[in-house]
Amino acid sequence: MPRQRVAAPAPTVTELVAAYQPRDFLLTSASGTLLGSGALATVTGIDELADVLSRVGTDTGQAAVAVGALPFDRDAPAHLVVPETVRRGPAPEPAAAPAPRRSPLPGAWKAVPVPDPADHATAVKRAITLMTDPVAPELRKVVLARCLKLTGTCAADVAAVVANLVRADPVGFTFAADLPSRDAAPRTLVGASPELLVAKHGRSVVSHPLAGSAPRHPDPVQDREQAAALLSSAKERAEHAVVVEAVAEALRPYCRRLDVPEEPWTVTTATMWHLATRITGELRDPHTPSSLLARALHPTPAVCGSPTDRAYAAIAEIEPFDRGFYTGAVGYTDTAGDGEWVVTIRCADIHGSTVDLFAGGGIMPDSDPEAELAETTAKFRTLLRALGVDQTR
Ligand SMILES: C=C(O[C@H]1C=CC=C(C(=O)O)[C@@H]1O)C(=O)O
Repeated sequence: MPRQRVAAPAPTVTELVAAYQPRDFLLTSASGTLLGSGALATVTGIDELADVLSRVGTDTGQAAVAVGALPFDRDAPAHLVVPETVRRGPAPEPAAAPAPRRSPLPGAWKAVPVPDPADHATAVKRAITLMTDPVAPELRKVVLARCLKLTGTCAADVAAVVANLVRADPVGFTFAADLPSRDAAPRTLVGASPELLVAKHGRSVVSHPLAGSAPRHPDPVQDREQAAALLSSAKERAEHAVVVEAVAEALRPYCRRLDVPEEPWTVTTATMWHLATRITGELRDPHTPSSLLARALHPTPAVCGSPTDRAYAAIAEIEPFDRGFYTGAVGYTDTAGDGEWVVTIRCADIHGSTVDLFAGGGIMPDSDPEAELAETTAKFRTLLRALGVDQTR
């Protein structure tokens, strides 16, 4: 039986972040930090993963862990790894955050938005036309994204991006997941997501979907006004409700109890406000793997739309790029099925000197195309700041 090494826990998150190297897997969350290195096995599907993981032991007798990334397209291959070594540590705390490393993308770089910002506004109008079509009225919501392609003169320093993200948003889920690469250079999905797709421990299951957004304001009074306006906006609440409904529906068959709060609340990142609902439940079967729950939930209308198939088709028609692992999920699961999966938003796909940033937003029939464009611009800031890059649109 292959053996996974369980290293002694790190005393601080700073130590684990400093130990991170390209090709490793790192995830920080309020429940702790996990670093996985090396690969005992790599698979492309969740069923295959359960099979492989069941044959792995650890040198300490603890449950073995698998980590990895699921793409947006449910039919595309996932990238799931049973690491050789796993090391855990505490959750990030603001005071314990690693010191900033300022220049992950040094020298000159060029930025190409895909599509052009004006064309994103046109894409939003197209989605609204589809949603208001009297002949096919069933499409309720579509999430449309855009990509910002940065090219530098030398390879981006992924470890520095990770350290900067943890520092900027210690309460978020900072992640770095190795992806299949076209050449010898590592390819990494790096981000700081505010959205928990699913966490499962024993019988307990939690999902914390987000939808409905407003940018942060530097002035504290105006910042609070932004949050209050978000919480009282009928359009944003309707956009949020579609997601809560779908998450509850997907979890219900697995649960003997499910609590779905009636009212959303607001959560913040360093750059955005969001409407959020914390859904909690008790599983019928405590051995249900967290990866299976992630697959059952994905893609929620926070990243795709509703109904899923119609929204997926609209995205395929309108978006001029392949999302890859953006709006998928990253996370881990262990042999007991316990684990955590976060939605891969506020992230970049980094491959050598190429950095593809992604940002999207939920489009409703009453969306304003210019406001939707501005929302994606604000969402890019999480990664742009971590990269030390100044780009306004
Ligand atoms: C698709 C993204 O955000 C989703 C998550 C939170 C709020 C969202 C919104 O308000 O549109 C999106 O549904 C993204 O950041 O790229």
